[in-house]
Amino acid sequence: MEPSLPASDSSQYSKGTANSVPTTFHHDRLSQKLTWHISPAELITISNGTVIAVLHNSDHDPSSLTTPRDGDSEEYAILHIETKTKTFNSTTLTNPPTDFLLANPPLKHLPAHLSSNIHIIISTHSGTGLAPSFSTSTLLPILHALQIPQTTFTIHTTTSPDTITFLAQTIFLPHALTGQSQTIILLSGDGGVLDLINVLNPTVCNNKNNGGATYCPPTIALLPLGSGNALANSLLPTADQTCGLSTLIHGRPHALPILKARFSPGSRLLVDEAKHSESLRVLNDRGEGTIYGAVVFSWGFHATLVADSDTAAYRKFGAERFLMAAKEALFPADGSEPHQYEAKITLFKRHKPSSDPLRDTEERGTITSTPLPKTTYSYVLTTLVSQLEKGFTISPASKPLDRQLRLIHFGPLGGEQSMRLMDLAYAGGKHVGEEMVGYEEVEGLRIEFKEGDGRWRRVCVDGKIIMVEEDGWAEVWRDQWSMIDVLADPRHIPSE
Ligand SMILES: Nc1ncnc2c1ncn2[C@@H]1O[C@H](COP(=O)(O)OP(=O)(O)OP(=O)(O)O)[C@@H](O)[C@H]1O
Repeated sequence: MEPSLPASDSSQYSKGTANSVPTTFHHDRLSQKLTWHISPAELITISNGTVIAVLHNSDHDPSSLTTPRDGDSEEYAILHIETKTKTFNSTTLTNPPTDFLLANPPLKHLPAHLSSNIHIIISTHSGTGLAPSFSTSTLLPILHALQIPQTTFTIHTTTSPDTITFLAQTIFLPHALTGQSQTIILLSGDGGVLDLINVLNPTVCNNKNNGGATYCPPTIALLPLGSGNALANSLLPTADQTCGLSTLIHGRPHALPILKARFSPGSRLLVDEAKHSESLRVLNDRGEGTIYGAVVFSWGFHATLVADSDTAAYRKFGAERFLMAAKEALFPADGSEPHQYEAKITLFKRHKPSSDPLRDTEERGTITSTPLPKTTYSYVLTTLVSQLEKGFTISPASKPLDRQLRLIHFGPLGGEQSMRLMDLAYAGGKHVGEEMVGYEEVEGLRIEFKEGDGRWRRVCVDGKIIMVEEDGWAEVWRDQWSMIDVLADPRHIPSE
């Protein structure tokens, strides 16, 4: 007698085989799970969130998926992540429930972005250092299962903090400027994206002398192997358990919104655990530096905790490092109150005409500047994304790729109160409903620092830390240009 499988209105059953062994499948639409027994005591489960792709062994009319045929012997290879071991697995099924196939439509053909000119970047120091093993044990076997020839892709492994910048300067930018399409599979955190967009930036890419007219934006696929992975966690479907691999295959390219941060002359990029500093790469003739980002520009408590936790000792804790450094900043070891950050802050907002016969566009309207009344703060952060790490919803109104810069600010507050707000951010972004938290859409922001100690003049752009000179300033603006496309699951983008 077969072991019993659960039954409900959302259940669907079919008889077939799993890895050639006859069995009965059960798919539940509510829990989004496919299950079957391999022995009376052992149940196999494939959650839809772990499915990377479904391949079938012959041409199949998709309309027939709604009318299962008894004894259908079509074979399907289910490429998925094994929940327990978190490793790649391929399971061959015949006649799985049609609901399962509707939720995971078999791949008809390889997407254009996986057909040629693929670059895989393995960032060895990102997160807890899992990118190399993930590439070997998961990514490459999947490309093999998809029958992507090895001649189609090149693997680059980082050997220094400058490897991605170098690749962008020597390969990706020249290819983009000469109109060649290319796909970059990025096994890193947010820092890898930042390195790319600072080479493939609007100033360089829009310049007609550089071939801007023929520019072809590279497509990046995010495999979140950093610590925070803010961009990927804000972009990938919440249920995704494939580390971005499902989106690598099923995603479509979308323009990646970016922000542009400018700094007063003398501002320095802190490197090598802040033991050294470098001049900013893009300087104008007044000596002002520019850095582009895709995630966040912050000053105060957030910048401090990112800066203080960017050490090898902290990095081994993965995303946990942010919470550890947050506690240290909010509850200083000497028992003092957390620092109150002093500055004059001006907001830039766009006022759109209420009715516009020419159809409003996001670039219309006038920009006004408004100084914030306060001079001391705990937290000042602008962002283009909803999550700074998985589950930490800093900007709940942000939708994937909505191109809107939002400001979150509060303080000055004591450690307990700030921690309570952080807890609310972990509880789905409830902090923005608190009276003491400012939350609004902005076009840009200017900070004029009133701090003597450089430690309190550190600004974070997507994890990079810039120290501003005494009496200096920093600005951030939403940038209207996008020079890179990012793969996003069409089901997860509001406009689709
Ligand atoms: N081989 C290497 N040697 C030295 N530095 C490296 C090497 N490979 C990568 N790096 C640096 O490690 C950092 C990794 O940053 P990345 O943002 O990818 O990961 P993360 O900081 O852990 O994640 P997140 O930014 O999402 O929190 C980058 O500054 C990168 O330049």
